[in-house]
Amino acid sequence: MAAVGERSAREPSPLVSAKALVKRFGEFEAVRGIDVEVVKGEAFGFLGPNGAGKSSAMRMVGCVSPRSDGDLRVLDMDPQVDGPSIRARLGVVPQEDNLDTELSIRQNLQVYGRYFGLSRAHVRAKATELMEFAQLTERADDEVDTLSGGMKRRLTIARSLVNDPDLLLLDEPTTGLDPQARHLLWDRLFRLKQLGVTLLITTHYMDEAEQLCDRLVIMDNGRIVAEGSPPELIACYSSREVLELRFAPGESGDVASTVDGLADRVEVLPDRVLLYTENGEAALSATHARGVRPLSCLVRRSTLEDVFLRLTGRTLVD
Ligand SMILES: Nc1ncnc2c1ncn2[C@@H]1O[C@H](COP(=O)(O)OP(=O)(O)OP(=O)(O)O)[C@@H](O)[C@H]1O
Repeated sequence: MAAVGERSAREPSPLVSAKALVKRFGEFEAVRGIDVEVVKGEAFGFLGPNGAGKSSAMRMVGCVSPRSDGDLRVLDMDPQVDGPSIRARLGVVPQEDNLDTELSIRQNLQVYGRYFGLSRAHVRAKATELMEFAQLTERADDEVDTLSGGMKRRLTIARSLVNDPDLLLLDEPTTGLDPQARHLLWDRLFRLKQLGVTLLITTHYMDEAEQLCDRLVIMDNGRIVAEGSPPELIACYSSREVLELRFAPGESGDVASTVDGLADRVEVLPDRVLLYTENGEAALSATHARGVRPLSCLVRRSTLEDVFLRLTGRTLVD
């Protein structure tokens, strides 16, 4: 992929640098003063529930929505001044696929490439390379209308790479896909990481963030509530293991006092009690000894979902 412009020898400038960045819609603040730095070669994530402000932040980085306040630099340029120059070096995968549905896969890639002013010969070769990457070669001449949701997403990603972008923006890349299609897509995004492409991803799936992101910010109500790598965040805000006890809806509250003292922290949800502990099996034996009889129980490792619950008191995906 194309190299990023010159950097100082000691510290390369970040590809994205936001300071106290704000997005307002009328009186409403969708993004409330966030600080973010994305450096070359990393996969950086915005993780948060619907409405957290992830897409609004992403759209400012993508130079399609002006900032309301604060500072923003993208590829060392100002989106308000250099929008077209920045956009020429970005790849964008929007939340909704916006492919030309009546064109074939190959034609979609070639037409898009021509928008960037690339030569016919270059675009033809690039389309072949990208179809190979997206595992779509066998369907090259099929119309987009005939493709599955997963194939359309892979084509949208392939299309976003046509200009060898310095930074790839992916807004909710796997929303609406079945598990198999998601895994295939993740596999392709891993490949891009290996190739050194810098990724900026928004997602409300904690497993996606955990799988793909080297570093991420957790967003809630327009603010960043935590920042770090997935293991760092889990180590900082959760325990090694979680004992999850399931109950009929509304019956978990009665258990809270019974399990008191058996874990470092206890969270009570309507249908579940979560015990945060270094040793889930020991906690499980202890709850049995106290006569707790859940519908089912599970000892698992902590995830970013637990981090989010700790920080906001809510679950990420309801
Ligand atoms: N053009 C707009 N005008 C008014 N309010 C908006 C506009 N765009 C977004 N919002 C509001 O800003 C808040 C943040 O929306 P945003 O789309 O950035 O969230 P998100 O975290 O990306 O969630 P989602 O996954 O649902 O897109 C929401 O409350 C949304 O209703």
